[in-house]
Amino acid sequence: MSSASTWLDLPDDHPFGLANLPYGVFSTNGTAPRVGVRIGDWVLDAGAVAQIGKDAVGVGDGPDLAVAWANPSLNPFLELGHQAWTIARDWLTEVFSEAVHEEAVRPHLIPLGEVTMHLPIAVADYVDFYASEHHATNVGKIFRPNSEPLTPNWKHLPIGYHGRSGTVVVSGTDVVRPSGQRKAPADPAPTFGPSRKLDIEAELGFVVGGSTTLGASVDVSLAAEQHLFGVVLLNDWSARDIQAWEYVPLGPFLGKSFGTSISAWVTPMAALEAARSALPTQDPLPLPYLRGAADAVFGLDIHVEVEWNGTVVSRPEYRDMYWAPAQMLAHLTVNGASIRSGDLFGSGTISGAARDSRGSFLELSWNGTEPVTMTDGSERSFLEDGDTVVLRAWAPGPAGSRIGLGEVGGRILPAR
Ligand SMILES: O=C(O)/C=C/C(=O)CC(=O)CC(=O)O
Ligand SMILES: [Ca+2]
Ligand SMILES: [Mg+2]
Repeated sequence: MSSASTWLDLPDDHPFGLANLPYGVFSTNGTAPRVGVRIGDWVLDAGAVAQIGKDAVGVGDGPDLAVAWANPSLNPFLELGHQAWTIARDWLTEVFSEAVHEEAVRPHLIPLGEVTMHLPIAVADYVDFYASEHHATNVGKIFRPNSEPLTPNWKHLPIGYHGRSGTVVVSGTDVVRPSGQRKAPADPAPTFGPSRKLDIEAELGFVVGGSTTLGASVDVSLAAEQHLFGVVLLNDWSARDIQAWEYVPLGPFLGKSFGTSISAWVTPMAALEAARSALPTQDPLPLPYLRGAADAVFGLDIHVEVEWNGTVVSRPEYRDMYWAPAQMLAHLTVNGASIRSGDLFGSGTISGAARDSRGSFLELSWNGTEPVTMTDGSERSFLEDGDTVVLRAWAPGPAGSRIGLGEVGGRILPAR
């Protein structure tokens, strides 16, 4: 369904038009958080409309969306599975397209400015990958100057680690500067204190729906169609001084677990069909369990923008990523690890070849040796207390339209 017009007064080129319809969890002064769908600068109380409209607006015998959407997270809706997601999207498209529904639906549209947005999913397991060749190469050069930048496994498997799901927060949540052990190579011993190299990582987060049983794997050719529900913008805040000292040999730990921010709106994969892109050539060819046809193993043409205290300092391009989301999910389950609705995996930092497309300040400032110049002339390498970072993104939609991915923002508070 790609009917471009709606009875709502909405310009055709609105980034939150009929072709987008992202899901989130909202409340209005004191009411219970529940699922909402964004259209234009409105939020539809989706469950309320599904309830009154069970017959009138035609959701009839399908999945009980009214019940699923009455919850304070998207998880019950995710658990209904990919066929229900399609039914829901077709139904929402009809509700907003056909003038006959206007009278029933309009009372359940709330201006965006009047809602509080909440974390959209109860995050089950959180995994973070490392899928950008440019990022991995840059970090390798900075952290391991005497080794090959890409480790020997990098082009054979999407490297990842399990993160801390309980500290994933919604856009707008302040982040307290973490304290921990810091030791630069030249320091004789570690010291304890607030991180002096607090950083960001601009990533996409993939929201997983449906579940598998222990021992089963998700086939790479079915991963996107059956289990990738949608996409959030994700900022994997990273304390580089803590990380550089602690990560050998088990990987990131306290340098990243203090907080990860995601956007309030989850863009359905169905809204990103026009944004699918070919992957860069994978050479060497990955093992068979990571191979699939182009309609299953694809990249995404998503344009990201990193704004630091009001200055846009970088514009990473997601289509530059080496590994496909379907390959990441297939790899994450190839050992028989099960998945659950509400699982979240990060793509890894999105960095391109050019300096102004790097997705972390570690890379942009080359570990503090090449500071970034802000529009007011000041220089920055890492985050200072009170700094604000906002990631934004958009993707091409049908017929020249744009799909807005919303934003994820956060401000740094001083260490406790
Ligand atoms: O190469 C390393 O030792 C560490 C790299 C990271 O910090 C990156 C990480 O979190 C994965 C990513 O965002 O690409
Ligand atoms: Ca990361
Ligand atoms: Mg983090």
